Amino acid sequence: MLIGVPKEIKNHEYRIGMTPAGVRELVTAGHQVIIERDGGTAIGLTNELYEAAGATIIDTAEEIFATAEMIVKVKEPQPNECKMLRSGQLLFTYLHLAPDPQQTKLLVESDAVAIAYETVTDNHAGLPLLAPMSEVAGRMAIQAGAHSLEKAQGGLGTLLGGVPGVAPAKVVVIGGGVVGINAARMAMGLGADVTILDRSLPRLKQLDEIYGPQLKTLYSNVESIEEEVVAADLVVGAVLIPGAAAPKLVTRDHLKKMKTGAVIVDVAIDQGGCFETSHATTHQDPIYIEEGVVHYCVANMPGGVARTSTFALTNATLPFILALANKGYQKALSDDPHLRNGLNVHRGKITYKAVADVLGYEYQTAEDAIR
Ligand SMILES: NC(=O)C1=CN([C@@H]2O[C@H](COP(=O)(O)OP(=O)(O)OC[C@H]3O[C@@H](n4cnc5c(N)ncnc54)[C@H](O)[C@@H]3O)[C@@H](O)[C@H]2O)C=CC1
Ligand SMILES: CC(=O)C(=O)O
Ligand SMILES: [Mg+2]
Repeated sequence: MLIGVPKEIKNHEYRIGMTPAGVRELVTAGHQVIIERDGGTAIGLTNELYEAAGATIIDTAEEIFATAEMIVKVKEPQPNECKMLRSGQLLFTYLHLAPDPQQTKLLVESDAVAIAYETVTDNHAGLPLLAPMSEVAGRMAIQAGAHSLEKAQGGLGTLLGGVPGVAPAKVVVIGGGVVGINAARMAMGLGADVTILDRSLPRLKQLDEIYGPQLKTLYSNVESIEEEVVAADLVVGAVLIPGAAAPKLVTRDHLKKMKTGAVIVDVAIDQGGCFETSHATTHQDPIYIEEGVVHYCVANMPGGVARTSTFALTNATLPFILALANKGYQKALSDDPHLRNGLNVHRGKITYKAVADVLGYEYQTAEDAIR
């Protein structure tokens, strides 16, 4: 198969969909890989390294989209990338369609086959292609939150860990999945007072068993969220209903009751965000203030540590890329129900129910689509 990897074009996005090691695996398996010139240069993955691994360097994204059978990316295709997709072409990347009607429409119109990293599943009720970036974003959420708490950013002027004689900051994490636990771990490591909320009792039990009394766990409901958020210095939004738009758990009214200078980091922003007042921001301009509360809502946080993130992401994606290349998408999806759960758009039809429901499209099952 001819596999094409364009350079990412989202704001300050320096990740790339494949490393030279990935190229080598695919070439060894008999495939051809084309990489856009300087696609990985910003993180030290030079054109020379890709060529040495067996890739061909191509000057423009246009040439890659015009020839490759499968496009492998990191971020959701931007409008001009959607327009370059061809009928029947395979796209494997993050999509986050539920909060993005424009991208969804363009993908439907493209007649391409789009598999989303974030809805591929595994045997342990996990999301193996989201998890590595959730680990990164969860850990970064505390760095970003700590920085935003500084006065120069509009924050309270509070040090997360406090100092002897001064209490630490109160960190509240809503959602105890992969983002949530990584955020909690970092915040506990810095000495903050950390509470995590989830609506899964088994998950809360597991977190309690792992972290003991240093981590407070709370069942998530309207009341506990309100009480915790109002008292918090830093709130991290980390909930997910796979494939669906994030529930708006924290309202503008809650914000009015929060401390002026408190900070929210809405990691769930890529699924639309779990704070009513969130809107997506960029690494270039990551924060804004509403109701006196500093909002950090970068939708591609891992792009900020693009080198770590590229290796973490591609470790997870490569086995699936190999399966798609070796078998073709129809057989690969038919053999592997977990990869099939990644199919969001197939030749003009929406094949992920939560996306079809929220955006008002007719739904076709992935099984029917590939039959
Ligand atoms: N902004 C960014 O750059 C990035 C964003 N993300 C996003 O972060 C979000 C979280 O991802 P993961 O941690 O991997 O998901 P996950 O599935 O591991 O965890 C989500 C957790 O939310 C909980 N939850 C659902 N509804 C809840 C409610 N009403 N109250 C409390 N908890 C609730 C679930 O029980 C689950 O434990 C996703 O939207 C993901 O796309 C992930 C990576 C990067
Ligand atoms: C998961 C995601 O949206 C990201 O890594 O940018
Ligand atoms: Mg994102």
